[in-house]
Amino acid sequence: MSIAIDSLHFSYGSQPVLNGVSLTVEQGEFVALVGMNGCGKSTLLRLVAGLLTPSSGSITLDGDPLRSLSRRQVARRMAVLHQTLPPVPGLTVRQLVRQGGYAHRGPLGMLWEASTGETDEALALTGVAHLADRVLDTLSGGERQRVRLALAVAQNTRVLLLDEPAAHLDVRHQLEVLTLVRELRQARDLTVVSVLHELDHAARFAERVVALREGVVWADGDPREVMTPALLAEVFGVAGRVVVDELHGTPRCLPDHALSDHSLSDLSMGG
Ligand SMILES: Nc1ncnc2c1ncn2[C@@H]1O[C@H](COP(=O)(O)OP(=O)(O)OP(=O)(O)O)[C@@H](O)[C@H]1O
Repeated sequence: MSIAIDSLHFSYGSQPVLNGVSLTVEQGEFVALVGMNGCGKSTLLRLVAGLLTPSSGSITLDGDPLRSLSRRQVARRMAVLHQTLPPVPGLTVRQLVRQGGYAHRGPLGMLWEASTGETDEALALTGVAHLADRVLDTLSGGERQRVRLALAVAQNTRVLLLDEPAAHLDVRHQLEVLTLVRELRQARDLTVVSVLHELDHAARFAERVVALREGVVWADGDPREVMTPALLAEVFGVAGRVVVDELHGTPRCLPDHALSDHSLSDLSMGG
């Protein structure tokens, strides 16, 4: 499923966040969204998921305007990796993953429910089958993160929108989760758009990196072309080097120091 975003503007009250984002994600792509804290990555994902309404601009899914689709229709096409799990006392992992739509929307607004097979497959794929009968609020941060992914996988959609899938995970589990996302994408021919803070993960796991700055797409392309010292300076405000990881053939960023406010304003004036 392809996603086309055209001239998207969005503000929270009087605070503009997105100032004309245009981006097309083709069926089957794995796109990493990167940028400084607060630049609007999560907001963009929430707009694409239909959880926020743009001030102007358009989003289409396979050519269908997002605003013409019901929440239920959107939920059949796109799964979102939620930042939090529902605070339902006593809810077990299996209950959550099976009744994810129920848990997130309440009984009258149920968007989807996984079958037993989908639930078991999602629990197994994300490595949380052994936690199936545990109550959510007894899980560690890393376990909860994997359960969040299981919830998205169980929705069985063609698009996965992930907001920091590797957050709270130790280095081994970071690699496992990102490898899993990459494998799922291949096995199910998924389109994946993921916020990734770790640039080395973006370079290694995504085939395309989209960097946001000042509410627009500042850079967009193959990580081997986009990941440069100029990107580190302009998008992240750091001086650094970019080397090639010989084993994977992907760039690795070596940030050296934060740029001064003076250097940053020079970069801003220079575009
Ligand atoms: N519900 C909200 N109400 C008001 N302002 C918000 C809200 N959510 C986010 N913002 C603000 O909008 C801006 C963009 O936030 P967003 O969460 O999209 O950024 P982000 O790039 O995902 O950040 P991070 O890397 O820190 O997760 C920030 O300045 C944030 O404070």
